[in-house]
Amino acid sequence: MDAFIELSGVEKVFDVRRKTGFLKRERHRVRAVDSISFTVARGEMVGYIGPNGAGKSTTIKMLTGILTPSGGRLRVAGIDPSRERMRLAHRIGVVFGQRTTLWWDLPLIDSYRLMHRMYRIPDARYRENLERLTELLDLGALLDVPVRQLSLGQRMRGDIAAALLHDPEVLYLDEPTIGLDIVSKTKVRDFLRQLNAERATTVLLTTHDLQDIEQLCSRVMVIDQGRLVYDGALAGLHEVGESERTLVVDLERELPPIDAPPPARVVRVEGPRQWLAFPASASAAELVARVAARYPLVDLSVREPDIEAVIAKMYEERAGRALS
Ligand SMILES: Nc1ncnc2c1ncn2[C@@H]1O[C@H](COP(=O)(O)OP(=O)(O)OP(=O)(O)O)[C@@H](O)[C@H]1O
Repeated sequence: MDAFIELSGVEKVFDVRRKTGFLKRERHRVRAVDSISFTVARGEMVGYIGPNGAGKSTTIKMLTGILTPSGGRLRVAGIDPSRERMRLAHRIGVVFGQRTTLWWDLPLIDSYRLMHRMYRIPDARYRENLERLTELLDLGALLDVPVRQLSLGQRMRGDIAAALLHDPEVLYLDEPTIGLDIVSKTKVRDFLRQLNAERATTVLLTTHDLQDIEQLCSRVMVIDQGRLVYDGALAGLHEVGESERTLVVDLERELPPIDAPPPARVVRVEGPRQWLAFPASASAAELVARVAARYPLVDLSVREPDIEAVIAKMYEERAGRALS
């Protein structure tokens, strides 16, 4: 296996000063990343998930060279990011869903022209990449629009193109679908899948949306309180966490709780709307068919468990096992 990203016992400790009185400050240490080790092969697409404050952004910042690890060994494409940040910059792309790297007041194309020069992208390659990304990300009508006038989904597609103009071998995506509607989410996910399949771009994806992971990543790593607590397939995470999905059903009228086949069960009823929990690893189609055959349905939807819930379940399960 060609390890493209390698972390061995990587740590990041922040010294934080906290105000404890009028003139008193107390120093304490935050271990944001606590002895993390993993490797990612070239061409892999990996989800990197965890609750708020788990240490995801700190890891990504160390991988890009913005932050220097307090300990351990870290290499991306054989490069030590914090020592050779500029050399590495030509080989990586970064997209932060909550922040744009584009120039707010300029038309999209002007940001791309600036990046062309900043990254010293050869002219022919720039033109070719711009053309391909414009087509794949459907940016044709947007190139002359100032970034501040773009919708969130349009801006995100613009940001993804910007991160890929210089043909990076690895792409770090931090919440790339946050706040997007379902159509925009689908466009972004389709594009990432195609990018990975055609160019073998290595992708590390941070998200709170489990569907991003489900649709894109064969492997998921879970970080909590700075430690890697799971590394494997998403299905395995559902099993470890015994997580549940929810089928939300709108009936024609108020009815007693639906008689669902166990382990599915009604967990909430509000007027004609009912919520049924069922194991995330089970098929929704079967449950939907059973309910539809016996009840007058108006509408239904399936809700995925959120990452916090999956991780919480994972801990309950572990604690239960430790006690038994
Ligand atoms: N520059 C900093 N100085 C001090 N503490 C920091 C700094 N950056 C992060 N931390 C702390 O390190 C921990 C990990 O933060 P980090 O931003 O990596 O989490 P995260 O998993 O990305 O969270 P979120 O999902 O909320 O973005 C938190 O306790 C945070 O407060």
